[in-house]
Amino acid sequence: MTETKVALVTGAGQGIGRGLALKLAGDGFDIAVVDLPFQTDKGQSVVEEVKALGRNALFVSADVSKRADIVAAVETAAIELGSFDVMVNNAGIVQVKPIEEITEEELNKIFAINVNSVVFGIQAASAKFKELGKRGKIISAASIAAIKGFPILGAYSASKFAVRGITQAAAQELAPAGITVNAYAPGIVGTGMWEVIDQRLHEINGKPLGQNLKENVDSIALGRIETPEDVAGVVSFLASPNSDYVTGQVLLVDGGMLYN
Ligand SMILES: NC(=O)C1=CN([C@@H]2O[C@H](COP(=O)(O)OP(=O)(O)OC[C@H]3O[C@@H](n4cnc5c(N)ncnc54)[C@H](O)[C@@H]3O)[C@@H](O)[C@H]2O)C=CC1
Ligand SMILES: CC(=O)C(C)=O
Repeated sequence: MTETKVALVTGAGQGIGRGLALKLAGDGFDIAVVDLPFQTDKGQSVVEEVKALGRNALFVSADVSKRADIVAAVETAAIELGSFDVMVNNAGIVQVKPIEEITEEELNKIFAINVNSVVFGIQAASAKFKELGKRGKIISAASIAAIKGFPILGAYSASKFAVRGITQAAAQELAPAGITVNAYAPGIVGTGMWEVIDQRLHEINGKPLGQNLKENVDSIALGRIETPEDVAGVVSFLASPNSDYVTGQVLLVDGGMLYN
């Protein structure tokens, strides 16, 4: 009998998170699809897609900016799916605003969703791994904006730099328990998030809708927009035994935009 392996993916109702859920299901993981309550229908569709791949799945509604929600989601995944092996802190939001206009409320919101959630996710997952005696893997969403600050994405860039810092620190703290902590740094991915960015940039700089997206895509060495599947290839590696000797890293998967 093969051992059950369970991965939890936050923000898995759409976009990159959905792509990660399907890829990890293809890799043999049962999947906890986590997203906000208003995404329940989309989340249930992802659950059905995972089941069509022959894996078990369930939707768990949670707001990742709330610690109790994340702890409860991890608990539900472990109990209902029978194990807990990989935590993917993928959920995030973007804000597209000049730095001089960002409000205190907006700053608190983006840090609560993009940063606090990653700390809570690391806390909840490491506690569960230790309880189950697992050498688990924690994987979080960074961005090219975690490596270089982007204008008009100042608060977003700051939040993703924070994810990089937390990843490096947590990797060192959790290494003695055999838990690895890494992050993926996508570039320009064709999801709902870039629809928001393109719309807001259009409102700010007056370029026609689609133009800001096109200019960014034109700067990608590999010459095309990134897909959730492109990101999923890297996350699949980080979730697999092939990455057992990799920790504290932020892996760029951007088609050639930034170079380290
Ligand atoms: N789209 C892009 O070009 C890039 C995206 N990323 C990062 O990848 C991650 C996923 O992004 P996309 O799929 O593109 O975005 P998206 O906007 O298409 O999907 C984000 C998902 O997160 C969920 N979510 C938002 N707030 C939440 C909360 N408080 N609790 C639970 N779920 C919540 C949304 O409901 C949605 O399903 C984000 O962390 C983003 O910052 C990083 C680099 C590039
Ligand atoms: C959404 C995002 O991370 C960028 C840099 O476009």
